[in-house]
Amino acid sequence: MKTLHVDLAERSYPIYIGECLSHESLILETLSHQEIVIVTNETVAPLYLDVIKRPLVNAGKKVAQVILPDGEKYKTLDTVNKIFDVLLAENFSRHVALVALGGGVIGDMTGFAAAAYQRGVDFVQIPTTLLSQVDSSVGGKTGVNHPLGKNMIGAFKQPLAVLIDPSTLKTLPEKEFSAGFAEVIKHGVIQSAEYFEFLEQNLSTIFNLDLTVLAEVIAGSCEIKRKVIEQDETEQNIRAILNLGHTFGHAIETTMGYGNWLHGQAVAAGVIMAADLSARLGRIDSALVQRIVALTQASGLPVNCPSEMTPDSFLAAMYRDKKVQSGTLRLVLINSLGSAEVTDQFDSALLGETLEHFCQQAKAS
Ligand SMILES: NC(=O)c1ccc[n+]([C@@H]2O[C@H](COP(=O)([O-])OP(=O)(O)OC[C@H]3O[C@@H](n4cnc5c(N)ncnc54)[C@H](O)[C@@H]3O)[C@@H](O)[C@H]2O)c1
Ligand SMILES: O=C(O)C(=O)C[C@@H](O)[C@H](O)[C@H](O)COP(=O)(O)O
Ligand SMILES: [Zn+2]
Repeated sequence: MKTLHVDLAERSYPIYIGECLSHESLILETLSHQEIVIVTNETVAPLYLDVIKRPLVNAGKKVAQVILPDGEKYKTLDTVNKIFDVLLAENFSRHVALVALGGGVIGDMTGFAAAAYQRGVDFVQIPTTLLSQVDSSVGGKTGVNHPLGKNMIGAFKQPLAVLIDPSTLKTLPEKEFSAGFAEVIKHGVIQSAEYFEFLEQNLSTIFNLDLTVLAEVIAGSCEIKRKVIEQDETEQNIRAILNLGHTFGHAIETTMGYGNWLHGQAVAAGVIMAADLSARLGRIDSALVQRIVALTQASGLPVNCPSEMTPDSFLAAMYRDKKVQSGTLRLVLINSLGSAEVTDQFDSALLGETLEHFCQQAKAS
């Protein structure tokens, strides 16, 4: 078992990476609460609910479960309300701990419910997708989508602990594994050339689900994210680099309708668009863009936007991005492999060229 520590003063917490699901004493130590509500969905429940619930019930705790519908289109206030319905109907107090068992959609909604129920209760993340293990379970961003924008309603709420069991990835569909890998590539691009090279060199072992190398990838990404959020928990500045590709990606997800493009797929295309713009601005050379494209393609991810997108549909959604300040668009751009920054210092005509290029290319292909 590998343990990382996220140091955020009184909101600090451990990230355990290893055989967490079969580690009953770890589950019981982490969830020392007398009242527990496990939130999951209809796909994950038959796979992993019992293994978490059984030791808690056997220990004599009051345990309830909320099984939500599966999908990004259900990441809404209405769905979060279903968690509140159970908490209230079954009289759970402010000493309850919520457990997010599932991917990023479950984690984001459960964390938001934990931030709001009786003005804040504990929650523990047990992420079961690659994306949630390398990214969404760490850092405390929680929330839901609005028809006009991704994650527009939410709160910062750090978990009490994150329990990552890489063996859960054995049941994950390959398309979802690839989607999670988009955030892994992003971590290399923004913070570590060495990590990016490790991914290039070990790609087939990673996609063969070798558990040792998967644990290394998960630890590598969590470590990169940990270092960023310890400097800037609520995204006042540096944390925005974790948003590389997301201004484009969220525009794709919102415009296409939530769930039609997976978050990770949209981020993959968005990172390539951000790289293209960075090259047009002279920040990086085209060889680096090609290197990122090659790793993204080899990971089964899109390197183009959907053919339905237009420069205008991109811009309409991009101007609603959370990084916009006083009507000014701010984007994460790449300076070199392993270095990125958020800035409003770019020629908007070159952004227009990037958008035109990708929209035309998508229509032609
Ligand atoms: N809070 C953050 O910092 C953060 C970071 C990145 C992404 N996100 C959010 O995370 C969401 C995407 O998360 P995701 O990619 O995990 O998608 P997801 O939660 O929809 O899960 C993907 C699919 O895999 C299924 N699944 C989960 N675990 C499984 C398993 N072990 N075996 C088989 N099937 C399994 C799910 O039921 C779902 O159908 C988006 O809403 C995105 O905005 C949040
Ligand atoms: O943790 C962060 O900070 C991130 O930006 C990670 C992203 O991968 C994630 O998709 C996040 O939810 C996006 O945040 P948002 O503030 O743009 O909604
Ligand atoms: Zn993301």
